[in-house]
Amino acid sequence: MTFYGYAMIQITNLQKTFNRGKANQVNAVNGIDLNINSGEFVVILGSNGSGKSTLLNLISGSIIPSAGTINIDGHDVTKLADYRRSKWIARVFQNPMSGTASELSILDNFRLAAIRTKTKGLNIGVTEAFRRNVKEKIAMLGMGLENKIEQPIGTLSGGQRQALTLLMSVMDECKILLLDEPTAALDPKSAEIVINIADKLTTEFRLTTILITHNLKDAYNYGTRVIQMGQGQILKDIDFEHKKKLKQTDLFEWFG
Ligand SMILES: Nc1ncnc2c1ncn2[C@@H]1O[C@H](COP(=O)(O)OP(=O)(O)OP(=O)(O)O)[C@@H](O)[C@H]1O
Repeated sequence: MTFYGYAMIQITNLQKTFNRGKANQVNAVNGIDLNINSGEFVVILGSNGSGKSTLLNLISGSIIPSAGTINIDGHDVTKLADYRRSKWIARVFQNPMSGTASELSILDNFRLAAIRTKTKGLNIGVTEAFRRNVKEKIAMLGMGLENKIEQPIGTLSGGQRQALTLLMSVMDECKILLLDEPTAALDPKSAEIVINIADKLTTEFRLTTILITHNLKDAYNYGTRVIQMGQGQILKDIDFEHKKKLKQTDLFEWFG
């Protein structure tokens, strides 16, 4: 495992059991040790029910572990409520419609996102500087959307909307980007664009990114590290040097 003494995310013996003591008890995350450095783009693969989303939920704080510890940027966040660790974490889900308000313009959606994440006051987002900053960031996507910032976001395609959601989520100096199947609802071309943007944002802002996907091609083409989960545990953890030597068929064989 790649670990240089300090990691953005340090996870030790993490466990999450649902319905403990009942007939339907599930050890969804079952003793995970994992260190992820700044700038790493980790792709997590694993069959249905292998604990991938539960792991992301534990990192984001939307659920609290049964045992083990989670450190983010040197802080023990194991029992910290999600809203108290949200300054470090941006999260994007599968549904491109979640996280944005359809009837509001692109610009107003960015304003809302800024208000949600900043504590400085409600005047944020009304300045010309804010508008310019949003336009510049949107231009980075290379989709021409910087000329449509007054357009209701609901009029955009799922792919365009998901690209903007990604961008919005990292506008406010977050350090960790959690992506739970962000392209599952998109056509292949839009999916490719969105994943490419996630990759660019990770490099540009030196984020620590974790992507859950069922798409083996994406796992092969993107990411600096690939992890396979099974039954709540890490079955394989391949670092960049070894990942470069993998063939796409190797990933298929993991699920053979
Ligand atoms: N809130 C919950 N209550 C009870 N069981 C849960 C809960 N959340 C998840 N589980 C169970 O924990 C196990 C792991 O689920 P999880 O959603 O983490 O898997 P996953 O790898 O993300 O699956 P998928 O690829 O299907 O999204 C599953 O057996 C699931 O049914």
